[in-house]
Amino acid sequence: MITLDISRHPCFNATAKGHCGRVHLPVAKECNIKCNYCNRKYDCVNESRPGISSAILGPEQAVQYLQNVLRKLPNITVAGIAGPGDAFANPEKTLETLSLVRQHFPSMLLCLATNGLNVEPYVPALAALQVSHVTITVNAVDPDIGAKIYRWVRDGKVVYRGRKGAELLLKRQMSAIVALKSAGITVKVNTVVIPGINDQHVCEVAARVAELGADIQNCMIMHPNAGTPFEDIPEPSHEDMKIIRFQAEKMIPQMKHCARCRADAVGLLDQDCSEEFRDELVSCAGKFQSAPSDKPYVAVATLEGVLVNLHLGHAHEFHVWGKTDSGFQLIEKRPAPEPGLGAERWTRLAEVLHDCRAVLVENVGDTPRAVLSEHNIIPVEMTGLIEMGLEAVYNGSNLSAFKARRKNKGCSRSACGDGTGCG
Ligand SMILES: C[S@@+](CC[C@H](N)C(=O)[O-])C[C@H]1O[C@@H](n2cnc3c(N)ncnc32)[C@H](O)[C@@H]1O
Ligand code: SF4
Ligand code: SF4
Repeated sequence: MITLDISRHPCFNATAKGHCGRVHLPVAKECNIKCNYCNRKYDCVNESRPGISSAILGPEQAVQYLQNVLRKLPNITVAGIAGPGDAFANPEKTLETLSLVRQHFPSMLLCLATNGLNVEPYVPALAALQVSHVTITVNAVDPDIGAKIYRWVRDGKVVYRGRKGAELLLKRQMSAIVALKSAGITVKVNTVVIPGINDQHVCEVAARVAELGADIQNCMIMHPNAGTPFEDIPEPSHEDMKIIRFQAEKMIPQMKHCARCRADAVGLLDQDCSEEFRDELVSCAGKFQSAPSDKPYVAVATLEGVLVNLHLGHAHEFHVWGKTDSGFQLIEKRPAPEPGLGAERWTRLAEVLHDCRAVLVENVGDTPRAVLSEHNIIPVEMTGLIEMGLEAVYNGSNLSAFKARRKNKGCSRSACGDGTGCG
């Protein structure tokens, strides 16, 4: 175990922010709670706000990405996981990523951000991996205020709403801070300031988390996200934030240089390079991890059997291809589930394609993408020859070139809305 220099964290040490950079590894896709200000659905390449990422990485892909980033930016001192969902909605993936990064980059500082609902059971594992910095988002220490911020809180298979959900979250957050501090981990508390909801309550949060030993608080300006219950609440003014931070500082030191980073942010805090690394990120995400042996095939949405040229929801059947010693071979054609079943249609499609590792499509909506990915069937958006797509999937080559169409959609939301109604 080597001794880490924890002063090289630009978020926790303002004097390091000019020369120490951070990279976010977007491996945490899902979330176990729903905050009324959060929208992780749409990635606009020109937008910088928390909760968005141009791609999701698996643990091995994250290491490869980090390797490539470090080659160009050797001043990166921190690898963090900041979503786009929550690191402990899928703790196995988070821990595997942290563990691989620790193995490959022993002196790298490890950092993560979480809502705190499910982190406590993993504190010993985090300490063993020398995770030095953890951020917990605490927006309220009064469950009645919390109930206005959290639409639901899911603990295992049980979903809590209203005050009950807020109470559970608060209880877990408070005990997580204590556990993290007992394990010697530096704890930052993010508090998203929401005018009319918790802006008069921030000092109470500051006092309570300071009492529990948290090291620093980051009062964040809420970004009003379109499509969320808080979309019409304006951002707090800089003057209001100054007053809030001045008051809260009497209880706990304040971080004042937060950049409200994307979940795939890279570089120095005030010189973000995520745009420059977007292709790298998408390319790493497109490289398949060791393909599971129970998924030997690749499905294709095609009109005539030569080109990938159908939207997922428009395909009445899927051509299922395999790789044999003599090259790629069409195995069979399988009918697609009928439209009109809502999200259930995509679960049925995942059953139809259960032995496929990927599906080549011209376009895919967000909901089917999420459902198929959950079943380890990767939707690959592309146009062109089926053979090219098969080559890329089976040989693990770069899929990012095929994704140009999706990327070029820019800020416009999918023509299929949230994706549920496609086809
Ligand atoms: C995207 S989250 C990921 C980590 C984790 N799920 C959490 O909430 O702490 C990272 C940070 O962004 C904050 N955040 C998300 N949406 C925001 C918004 N619309 N405005 C300001 N902060 C936001 C979260 O509260 C959290 O502190
Ligand atoms: S921005 Fe947040 S998650 Fe990323 S390195 Fe800084 S404190 Fe860690
Ligand atoms: S916990 Fe984090 S990722 Fe989940 S909804 Fe809230 S802000 Fe979004």
